[in-house]
Amino acid sequence: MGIIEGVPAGVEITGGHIADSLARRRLGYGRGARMKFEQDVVTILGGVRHGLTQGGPVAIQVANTEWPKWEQIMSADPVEPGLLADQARNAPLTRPRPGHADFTGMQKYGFDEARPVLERASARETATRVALGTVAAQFLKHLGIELVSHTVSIASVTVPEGRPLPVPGDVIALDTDPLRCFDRETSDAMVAEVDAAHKEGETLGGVVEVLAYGLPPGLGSYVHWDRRLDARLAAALMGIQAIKGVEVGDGFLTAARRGSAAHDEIVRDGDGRIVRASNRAGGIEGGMSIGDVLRVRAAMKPIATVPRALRTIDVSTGEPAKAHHQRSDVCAVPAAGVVAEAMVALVLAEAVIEKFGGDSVAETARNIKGYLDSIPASLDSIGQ
Ligand SMILES: Cc1cc2nc3c(=O)[nH]c(=O)nc-3n(C[C@H](O)[C@H](O)[C@H](O)COP(=O)(O)O)c2cc1C
Ligand SMILES: C=C(O[C@@H]1CC(C(=O)O)=C[C@@H](OP(=O)(O)O)[C@H]1O)C(=O)O
Repeated sequence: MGIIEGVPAGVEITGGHIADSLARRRLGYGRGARMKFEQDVVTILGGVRHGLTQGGPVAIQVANTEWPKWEQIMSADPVEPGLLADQARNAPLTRPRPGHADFTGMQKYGFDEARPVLERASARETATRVALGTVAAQFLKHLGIELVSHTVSIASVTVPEGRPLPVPGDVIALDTDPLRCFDRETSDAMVAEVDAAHKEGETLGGVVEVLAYGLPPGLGSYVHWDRRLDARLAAALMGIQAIKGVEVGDGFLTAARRGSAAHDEIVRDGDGRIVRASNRAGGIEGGMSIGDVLRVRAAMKPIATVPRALRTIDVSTGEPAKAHHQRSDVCAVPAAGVVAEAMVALVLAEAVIEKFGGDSVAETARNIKGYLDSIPASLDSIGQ
């Protein structure tokens, strides 16, 4: 269950929109068995009437068709252990997985097995983020802001430098690619990489990129460190399970460049408009959107539940053991891209509301137009 607060009235959203987004999150070559047999069931509990937001908080429930199998084991009310219908399912998980929350979660909360930790630490929770992110993305779409996410690398297989960036019109093609990769040849190599890892009992990570088109300049802040758009995006992306690094624009590559080759020069185009000669910064300078395409990347570590199980200690005996493994994704990078897109949508929607306000989406749109119209010709980089 998730609640999104602060959405203006008049945003078009239906259960169908949310179900479509959730279906995208389940896609991707390398996802485990669980994605096939369990289904997300969406109910909008409040805040929407006849397909339009009403200005109040929007509450969305994402139920799981597998829940009946877990109802006793994860029951809020006490259940007599002897009365559990499925004893095997309730077996204590005492061989914590390196790379997951299991071991430290047990230490922190005083559990003697990892079940309560892994159920809550699981990226299953990102289904709700995607549901809420869909509302944010619909709001942004009304304002001409559209997001695209794609896979840049799986392990060491990477889209070559200089390939064209996908645009909003490419989303359907991206969603039909097995790895959500925009480069056909690289995608084929990625499939082979996942197959090889699967065969060898390995798991893989990778890098995803989120692009946002149509942003006005000035979202975020150079005044408040915690309101910087880059800081907020980084926190939101790092908050996704297994994300270990975030880059804005050319990120770490920029650190290796000289200043004259690192920034985006301000020039006039053929029509006399003020534009940037490049977009190395990824559309953010001084903690603010600059009105160019926003480009952020997130690096995901390999899945922690490795079939070729890693060494651990069985906490029930104190003896060395192999970490527990039932099933897992070989690679969840394409799904992480969809989650990253949702997180970026939530951050951008919040930044738009912060700057432009509006109780209805029409009011927000008017406020944006008023702001853009007020930018003097000498500073006009958006062709008003
Ligand atoms: C979409 C998605 C799917 C994931 N699937 C799995 C999985 O099947 N098995 C697993 O061990 N970890 C999986 N993870 C990663 C774990 O949730 C993550 O490794 C764990 O939370 C520890 O990572 P952390 O140190 O970044 O929190 C997945 C993550 C995401 C974003
Ligand atoms: C259920 C989802 O992802 C799960 C995320 C996850 C993890 O450890 O994060 C582990 C796997 O679950 P299990 O260990 O029960 O097979 C994934 O299937 C989902 O994305 O809906």
